[in-house]
Amino acid sequence: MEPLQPAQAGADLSLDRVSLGYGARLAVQDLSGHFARGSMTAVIGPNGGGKSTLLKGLLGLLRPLRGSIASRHPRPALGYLPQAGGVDPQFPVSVEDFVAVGLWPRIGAFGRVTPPLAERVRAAIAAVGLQGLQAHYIGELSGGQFQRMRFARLLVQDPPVVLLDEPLAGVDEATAQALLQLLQDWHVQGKTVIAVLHERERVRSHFPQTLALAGRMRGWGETRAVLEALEDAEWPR
Ligand SMILES: Nc1ncnc2c1ncn2[C@@H]1O[C@H](COP(=O)(O)OP(=O)(O)OP(=O)(O)O)[C@@H](O)[C@H]1O
Repeated sequence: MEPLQPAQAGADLSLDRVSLGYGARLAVQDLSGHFARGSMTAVIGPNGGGKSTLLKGLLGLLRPLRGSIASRHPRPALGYLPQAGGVDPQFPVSVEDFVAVGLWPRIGAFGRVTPPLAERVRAAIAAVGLQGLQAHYIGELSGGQFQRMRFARLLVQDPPVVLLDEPLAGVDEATAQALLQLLQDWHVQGKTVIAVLHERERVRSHFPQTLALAGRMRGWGETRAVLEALEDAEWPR
């Protein structure tokens, strides 16, 4: 990724006529715009619309086929919550050790977890409502608890920009509310939050900005205006 140009001051991530895809197959075409520092944006659109692909492009995991993406922060500094399913819940690791991986960008995989860092891990586990479960194996958690634990790892990492791919998919309502509150807290702290979401009401109530993507950009700006302009066919309820 390229460093941001002075003209893009105020942006954390900036796209200039970006196309992303796999081989010859384009998933995102000709996307330009920027995510302002401290903005909170929902990325919405139909299945296969290119939302996950866009996140991978922003993270530098996928190189643009055309155009360029600039980031204010080096890639390891970006926080990323991929779609759930990548982690084998039977892997014999404790909640505490799973969450402590969020320290790696700071101390490396083999760095010493000092008492203040251990306290940071404990505090993150408590902040997502999993206090008392730190010594449990991750396989003992319910689906909602598992997603809370993944958020705790991000809390420990404390990145300036957080990209989340369907963070509320499949979780119970109490967990969804708790996780939305954490997103809101990050926003209030001035972090840049970018989340792929499907639920229209949640986008409306929690995300000031929306990027609608169906292969091409269908809208990007204030949530109310973007949602009003969308055809229902592109926005499954
Ligand atoms: N690894 C891959 N190799 C080839 N094609 C892919 C790959 N990942 C995604 N695609 C294709 O790229 C297009 C966009 O997929 P993407 O997962 O980005 O969409 P999405 O909007 O996140 O969809 P969903 O809401 O279903 O998660 C789809 O046509 C998909 O089949």
